Amino acid sequence: MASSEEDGGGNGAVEEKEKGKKRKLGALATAWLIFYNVAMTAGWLVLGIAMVRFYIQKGTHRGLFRSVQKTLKFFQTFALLEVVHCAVVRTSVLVTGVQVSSRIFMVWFIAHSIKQIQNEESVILFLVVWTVTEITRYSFYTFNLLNHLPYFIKWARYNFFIILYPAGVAGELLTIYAALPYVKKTGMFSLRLPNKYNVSFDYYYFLIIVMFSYVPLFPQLYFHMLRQRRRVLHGEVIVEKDD
Ligand SMILES: CCCCCCCCCCCCC/C=C/C(=O)SCCNC(=O)CCNC(=O)[C@H](O)C(C)(C)COP(=O)(O)OP(=O)(O)OC[C@H]1O[C@@H](n2cnc3c(N)ncnc32)[C@H](O)[C@@H]1OP(=O)(O)O
Repeated sequence: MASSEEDGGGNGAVEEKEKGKKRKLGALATAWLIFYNVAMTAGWLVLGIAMVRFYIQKGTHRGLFRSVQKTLKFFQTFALLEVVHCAVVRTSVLVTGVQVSSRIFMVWFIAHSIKQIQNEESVILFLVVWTVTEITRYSFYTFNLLNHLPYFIKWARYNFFIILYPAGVAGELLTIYAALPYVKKTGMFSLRLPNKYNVSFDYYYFLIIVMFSYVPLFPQLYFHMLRQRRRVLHGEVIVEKDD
């Protein structure tokens, strides 16, 4: 995911180049992306409102995941389409793939599968962080496609992540860590020898490897976003070489 940067020759030139890129999207692709982004903004807004209402009514975070899980699972799984969108929008398939797969993994293979950890504060942490991130991100894409992007949404899209990304990762890692004892005790998703496939798999150690994989992968995602920030907010021309 290395990147190199060239001198862009001023913001005007960059803006012209960016407009040129946007015009290449066909009418059908634009219509689909507007629909998709509006639906995703609405979905995450519904999720956010449901979380706030739950907390106001119950005065506790216990049971919150359970009450919003259907909405979360639906909209987070729907985000798999973003990997397909890489074919039409100027976005990195590698970065998007890691981002989406880690979220799907957290939702289905951790939070959904290990009921005992659903009331952990760390689950609420990543839920809140994801929700704020996605409302901002999808509304950014929608207004951008409509060529009416309010500056504060652009600013929020490329500034909030500075705090939210590490906070979300902390929530995810703490949740996986909390899941480890249950995984070890139950042996879930594990395959022990001997078996007819002659293959063994230990989900407990797999989770430990996943946790360690954040160490090389997260900085790449974070620096990718910092480069995007410089490109969009400061008009720098950035050439990504990863895909
Ligand atoms: C099997 C187990 C696997 C486990 C793996 C473990 C390892 C995990 C390591 C790290 C895990 C991280 C976990 C993440 C947690 C969180 O999310 S915490 C919450 C905070 N998160 C964020 O802030 C996310 C920030 N990151 C991103 O947004 C991602 O990098 C991104 C989603 C992949 C987007 O990046 P990118 O596409 O490069 O940038 P953009 O600037 O948004 O888009 C570039 C251009 O593409 C256009 N575009 C993209 N999508 C759309 C769309 N849906 N509709 C319309 N247009 C779109 C966008 O407008 C840009 O176009 P231009 O304006 O013309 O440039």
